[in-house]
Amino acid sequence: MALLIKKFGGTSVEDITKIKAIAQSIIQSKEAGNDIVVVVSAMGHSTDHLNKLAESISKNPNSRELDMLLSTGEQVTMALLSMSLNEYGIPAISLTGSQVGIVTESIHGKARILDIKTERIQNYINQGYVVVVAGFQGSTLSHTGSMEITTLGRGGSDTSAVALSTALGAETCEIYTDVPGVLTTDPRIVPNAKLLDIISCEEMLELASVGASVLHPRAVEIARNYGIKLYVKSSQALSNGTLLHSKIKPLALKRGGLELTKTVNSLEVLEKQTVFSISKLPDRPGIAAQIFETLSKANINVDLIIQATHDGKSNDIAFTVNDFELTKTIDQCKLITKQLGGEYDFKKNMTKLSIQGAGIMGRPSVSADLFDTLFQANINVRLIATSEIKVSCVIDIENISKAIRFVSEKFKLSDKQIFINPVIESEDQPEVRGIALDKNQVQVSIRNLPDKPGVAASICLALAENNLIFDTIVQSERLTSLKTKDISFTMSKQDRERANTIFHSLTKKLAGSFIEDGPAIAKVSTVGAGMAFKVGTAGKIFRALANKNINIEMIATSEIRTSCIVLEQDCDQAVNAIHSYFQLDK
Ligand SMILES: Nc1ncnc2c1ncn2[C@@H]1O[C@H](COP(=O)(O)OP(=O)(O)O)[C@@H](O)[C@H]1O
Ligand SMILES: N[C@@H](CC(=O)OP(=O)(O)O)C(=O)O
Repeated sequence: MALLIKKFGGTSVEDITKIKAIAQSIIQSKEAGNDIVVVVSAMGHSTDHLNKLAESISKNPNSRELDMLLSTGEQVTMALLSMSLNEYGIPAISLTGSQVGIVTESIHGKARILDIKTERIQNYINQGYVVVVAGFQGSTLSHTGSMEITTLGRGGSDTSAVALSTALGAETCEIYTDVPGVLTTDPRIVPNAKLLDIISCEEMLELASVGASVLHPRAVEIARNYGIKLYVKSSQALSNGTLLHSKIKPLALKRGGLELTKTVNSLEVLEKQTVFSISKLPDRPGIAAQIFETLSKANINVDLIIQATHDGKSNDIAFTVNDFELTKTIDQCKLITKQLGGEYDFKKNMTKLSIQGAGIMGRPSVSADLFDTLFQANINVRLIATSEIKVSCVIDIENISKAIRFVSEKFKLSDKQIFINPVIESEDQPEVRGIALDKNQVQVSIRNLPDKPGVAASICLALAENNLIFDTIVQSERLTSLKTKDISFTMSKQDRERANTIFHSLTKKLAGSFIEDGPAIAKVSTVGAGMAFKVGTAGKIFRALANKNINIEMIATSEIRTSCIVLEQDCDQAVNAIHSYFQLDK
């Protein structure tokens, strides 16, 4: 007999017929001798509907009241499913997040789970009940000591389910949804997207954090941290679905810290890097493809790639290679600038420093803290590239001991968590596992910034202090004649609306700088664990886009992900182009 945690998403409980069908499937599982806890989401799009009701009253509704409202959606489903099970003769009881004892941070709208009290739920399980829990919600004690309802953030029922699995000591958690499992991309964009039997938590975390809504990234993070076997399956058809796996050693569950494990898990240093920058490149489709294909043909393995647009619509591309590739890369850069125009420059003896950890996700203060720490150490940051779970920057090699000392102290990292020139085992993993699309982003540039330590830090700190989440920060290499630099980043559409006052005071402080909003864009992210080991993956991605005449506005990479910012009008075609170029449908 096993304890099974099953989560049914809004699409699987959108009407009574579906709720009854789910009740039947739960009965089969129960009759096979399993103990069952079910986590449910609100019916269909009812959370959107509740949000609209709130909006019709206030543009900026009180966050406590909004949580009171949104949490009702899940309560409707849990009661109906429990009634249905009882009607079929199976004892069932529904519980809200607070009745279960899901304790969260004291934040409305995106609270993290601190603890789950299991006594009540365990009691019901022992008595043979199917326990139906409202996902997406928990409770907290306010500063006056009274109980308040909180919600976990959109899509948060997955997180409720995996957190419950952890607290109850269940081995597996099953997420039931309207697709057969995790697919190579969103089937609404690419109808012949293919089911993945397995995917690593690391890859899924990257995909989920950049738009693959099939799983909540925080659910993946919890499954990885505590070694929960997480399945994504269809609620309509019998199938094995997708299994998420991870090689990391599971953590022990600490009271009060279920979701809040350390923000930064490791510091990685890659020495002997050369930063190449090719500036003043024409801003048209095919440029990035041509550059990285040329480098790939010369068998040069490129690590970080960064592209940002500039005034007058010219592009700069910067990338890092190992110092031993220097001569070879100079030859290729000569060739590239001869063919494409532009100017190249390089700086050897640089070091890439990265902090990594799923706890970085959704916490803009972490990158701000990194840049601020380097600023306190008087270290200038040359290149910056961020993803949701990693922040990398390139600094002069002479600063590295100081940087390691300051950064490890700041994030309380032990020697075991510091990796200098790690040897990555070459694994036989596909270079592209999946593609995600995020349409909820805008692109913002701050131009004409003074090139001195602390500028990136002050921008990130100002945004973080106001809880504005930014990602894909790209600091270009180009120095203008005025010795200024640009920083570009993407942020959610909602956060952009809230950011005006902060931008205004920032540009006032950084004399001469100004904000430039980009055109309507979307972020297309290609993810694959094999990408880190194969030469030329980025070139192929850029070629796939160039073949369809799609221009790339910005590029930012991490080891296993390449994100391209493209015009919103091109985004579906971009996903299709990359999907078929890498034959993901085969
Ligand atoms: N890589 C992917 N694999 C599967 N589905 C995806 C992927 N990326 C995006 N999706 C979308 O996620 C949807 C499921 O998530 P969601 O609508 O939140 O379901 P639920 O209501 O079950 O939580 C699918 O219908 C699909 O359109
Ligand atoms: N109902 C909430 C929580 C949730 O997780 O929903 P779903 O499982 O349908 O993505 C939302 O819509 O955000």
